[in-house]
Amino acid sequence: RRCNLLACSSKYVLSQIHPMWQEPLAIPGGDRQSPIDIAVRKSVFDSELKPLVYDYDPQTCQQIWNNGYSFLVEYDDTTDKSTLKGGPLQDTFRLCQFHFHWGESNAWGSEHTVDRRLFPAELHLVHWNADRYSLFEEAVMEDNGLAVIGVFLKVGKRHEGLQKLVDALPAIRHKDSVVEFTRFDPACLLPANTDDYWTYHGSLTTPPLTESVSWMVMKQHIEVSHDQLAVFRSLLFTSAEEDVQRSMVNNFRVQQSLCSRTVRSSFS
Ligand SMILES: NS(=O)(=O)/N=C1/NCCS1
Ligand SMILES: [Zn+2]
Repeated sequence: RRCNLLACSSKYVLSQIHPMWQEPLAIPGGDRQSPIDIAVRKSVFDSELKPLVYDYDPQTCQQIWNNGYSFLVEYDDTTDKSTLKGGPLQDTFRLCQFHFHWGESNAWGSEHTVDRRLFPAELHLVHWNADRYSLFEEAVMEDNGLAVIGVFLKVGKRHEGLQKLVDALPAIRHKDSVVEFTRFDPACLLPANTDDYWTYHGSLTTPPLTESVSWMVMKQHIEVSHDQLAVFRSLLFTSAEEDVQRSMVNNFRVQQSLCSRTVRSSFS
């Protein structure tokens, strides 16, 4: 464990490399865990894969909160107003939330990698299968229950659409803090090209780690500024009451074995 004591106001803020939670040694029978490295030359082009069809209503955006792992922007998923279909999906999936994973430096932070290439951060847009299930909590337990879009972030020009979200982060610095957050269109965080992606069957990368996810990882990344990413790192894993505050950084899971899985690509 490397602990750098960073003096920060009256409390010490610890920046330390540590697993975000005590990982179970292995998920019983876990042969489709996430995240993974995407070995491009081993992926298989599938001409049957269709373009993703997303239709998000910004009016369904409700709140932004710090859950102690990341910060989540949550959407009203009681109707089919914000949906994802197409791609490898057979059903219509409802957007319930999006969140990010990032590092303490720009050298790492993403959960997935492409030919072992790390990105400074990764966005996850989480959807559940509303054709087959009534609630996210139900779908999360089923092997065709969830669909998560992964988008890599690179440091470059400022992302204008992200700034509204960045400006809300100081209000949710501590774990379990929540503020109202409305009229945010998550489509603004998708890359221009959403037709090119890799897809595979995997799991959630934070508890409950269930093997219920159809992953679609975008080939094209988005760009955010160094300063915008620095605000992500100003968040804390810890609640306001705790004596020792820990910076919310390195909130990514260690990579998992591909086992017998094949990653398919929607592009050749
Ligand atoms: N990072 S992730 O999206 O795979 N994990 C999750 N756990 C609970 C809802 S989303
Ligand atoms: Zn995630």
